[in-house]
Amino acid sequence: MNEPILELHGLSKVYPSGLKALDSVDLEIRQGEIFALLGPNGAGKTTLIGAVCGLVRPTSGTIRAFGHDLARNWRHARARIGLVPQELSTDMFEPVIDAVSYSRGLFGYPPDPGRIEEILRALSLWDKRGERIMALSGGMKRRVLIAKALAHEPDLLFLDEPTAGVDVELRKGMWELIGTMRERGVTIILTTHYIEEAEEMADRVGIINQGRLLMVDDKAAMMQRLGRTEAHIELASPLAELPKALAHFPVEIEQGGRSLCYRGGDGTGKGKSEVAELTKALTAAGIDYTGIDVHESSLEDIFVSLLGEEELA
Ligand SMILES: Nc1ncnc2c1ncn2[C@@H]1O[C@H](COP(=O)(O)OP(=O)(O)OP(=O)(O)O)[C@@H](O)[C@H]1O
Repeated sequence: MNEPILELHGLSKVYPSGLKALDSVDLEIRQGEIFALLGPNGAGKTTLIGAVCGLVRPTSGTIRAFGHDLARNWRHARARIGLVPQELSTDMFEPVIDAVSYSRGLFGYPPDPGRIEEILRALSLWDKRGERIMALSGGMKRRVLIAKALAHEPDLLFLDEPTAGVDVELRKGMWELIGTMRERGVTIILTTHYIEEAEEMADRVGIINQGRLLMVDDKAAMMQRLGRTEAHIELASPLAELPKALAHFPVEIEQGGRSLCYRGGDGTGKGKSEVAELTKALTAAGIDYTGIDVHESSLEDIFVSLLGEEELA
């Protein structure tokens, strides 16, 4: 396993208003991975990123990046960290290429027009390089933010909701670009509201709510732990009670006996094969069915159920 590039221990942030935006967060990010931080509005995602990027002062806890304690050795780490914020705040009057080149210089890197061209071409911004940023569409502005962050060749890149408000086609383009960055060895932490984005891109996923990191796991392992298969079987004629032959399946009678509902599996495909077994058992027991609908839960379902559990606790 690659060693951690970023380590957060007991990281908390209480804003002057008294609001606890981060509550004792422990997290290790491995070199070269794509980590997705998923959470609803106000969960603390931007605060977490801000703490690592030096924009938010933590109330307690430690942050180590590249093996150094950030509180003691800030400059060394900062030059290696890139940030794509949620919103464009400056440079609206500047031409695209100037803003991106300036961003490189800001971190003390010598000018490299070839590299800037490469970045702008990869983001389909080369043709727009002379335009003022204010004249670009929303999606293009977001790409300028990414170009600025890439201009100083970060080893660790934060993308705060990189594809919010971006159309589906462009979003897929960005996913590809993020994949290319990973191939170059960049470690990426992204925040997102889009479950399919985490599902598509991430190696690991962390779920955050009200400042607490509820769960961190490999994406596949998370699906395995929490994934569920649901199958609804429409019966040809109603059943008064569950036949003994079906007792060992996780099934219930629903809709006054007109359908059976299976809820089981573990996200590894076990559910589907068990549903197949169930249909065989139905046939063997002489129970006819007219339709079957099988549904695998998505990360979104997992997210909703986790937040539900949290509220109940
Ligand atoms: N400067 C600040 N002063 C006071 N409270 C703040 C400040 N910044 C953020 N908060 C509060 O801290 C909590 C976490 O906010 P944060 O922006 O980190 O959430 P988020 O997960 O990034 O949300 P979103 O998905 O909406 O961007 C919210 O309740 C927010 O209102």
